[in-house]
Amino acid sequence: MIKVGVVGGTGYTGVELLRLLAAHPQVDLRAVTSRGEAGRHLADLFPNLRGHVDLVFTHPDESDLPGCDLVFFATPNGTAMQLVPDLLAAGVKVIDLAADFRLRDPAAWEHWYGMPHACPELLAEAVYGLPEVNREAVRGARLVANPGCYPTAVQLGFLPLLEQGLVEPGNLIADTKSGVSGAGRKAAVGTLLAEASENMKAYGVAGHRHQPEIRQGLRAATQQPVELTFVPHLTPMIRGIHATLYARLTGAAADLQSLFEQRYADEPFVDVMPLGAHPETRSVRGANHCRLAVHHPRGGQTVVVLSVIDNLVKGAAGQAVQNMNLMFGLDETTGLGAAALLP
Ligand SMILES: NC(=O)C1=CN([C@@H]2O[C@H](COP(=O)(O)OP(=O)(O)OC[C@H]3O[C@@H](n4cnc5c(N)ncnc54)[C@H](OP(=O)(O)O)[C@@H]3O)[C@@H](O)[C@H]2O)C=CC1
Ligand SMILES: CC(=O)N[C@@H](CCC(=O)OP(=O)(O)O)C(=O)O
Repeated sequence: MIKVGVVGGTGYTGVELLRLLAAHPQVDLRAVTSRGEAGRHLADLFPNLRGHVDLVFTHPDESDLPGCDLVFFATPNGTAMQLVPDLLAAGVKVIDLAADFRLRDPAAWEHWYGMPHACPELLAEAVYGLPEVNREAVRGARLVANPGCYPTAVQLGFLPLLEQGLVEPGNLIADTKSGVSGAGRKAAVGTLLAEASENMKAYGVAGHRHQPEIRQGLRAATQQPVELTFVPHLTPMIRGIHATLYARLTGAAADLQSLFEQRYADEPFVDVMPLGAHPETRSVRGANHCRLAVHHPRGGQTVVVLSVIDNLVKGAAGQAVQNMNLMFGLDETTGLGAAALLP
């Protein structure tokens, strides 16, 4: 059994992680932290966990995190980097659901996240946990940077085209929509029911922190400079990301459907939909799947890829469990077999 701790167990990704870990046959959940709820029983706060998790929230300073084999951080950006060096020194493996270890360049981190990095020496070692790209490196990692939600949906959609050099890397567009849980559980005016329901808006058009993360991943795939216009939108749903991706073909169109099917043929969590499909966010709700469809409208120069994930699952907690399975030599799909919730 893997002794597991979770820092930040009261946030949306933390609670989703607890739901998945509670059902995982190889996990012994030892510690779940919250500063605000320390001393309260998990099931009192989250009745969905009644009968599944028999633990009390503890303060991070008083939790036996060094006694765990693996600690997940489901905390705001800039939290994990303060604690990770000591945990690694104690022999604990770490998966960070936040962005602390995603960008390889500490100057880029400081620019986009507005604070100096606390342990830049660990950035080169951290493995970017997108298993569809870095599976072997994740297996051997002691520190995994779990990708962001938008970056997961966008990279999985663009990768087959860029890896084969079929589209112009300098001319990519990602038009993305997120459910409100993507903004976290903290109180904020923009996520009030009266603000977010019956409404839709773009945000971060001038520059969103997921843009450099996506560019970093796509540049590694194509070995060429990447130009990406990335526009996120807030939509009136709770969970889900829908990414509509546009790319310009460099030459005559190949068989794009076969390309996508072959690229992801052995991937347990990437589903290439039949030709002409329009994947829906509800088809991945609660599941660790990314569903993709590739379109080539009217045989023109533009390829359109549709990519959907659940931001809290393949975009966060599910992908983190997938990475844990790899790091501990388990079948990658262990504990992640559930189909999506409909409707
Ligand atoms: N929501 C999403 O769809 C996704 C989120 N992420 C990332 O995952 C991380 C968590 O997101 P989310 O669950 O939405 O966040 P929330 O704001 O919902 O939850 C944050 C959690 O962290 C704890 N926390 C806050 N500050 C600290 C601190 N200084 N030290 C220890 N614990 C702290 C909070 O509990 P308490 O304050 O009581 O300690 C709470 O449990 C973020 O970095 C986010 O960017 C990644 C992918 C998708
Ligand atoms: C709807 C919404 O607000 N979404 C968040 C993205 C959540 C996420 O994955 O962000 P991290 O990189 O911090 O992990 C945002 O745009 O800031």
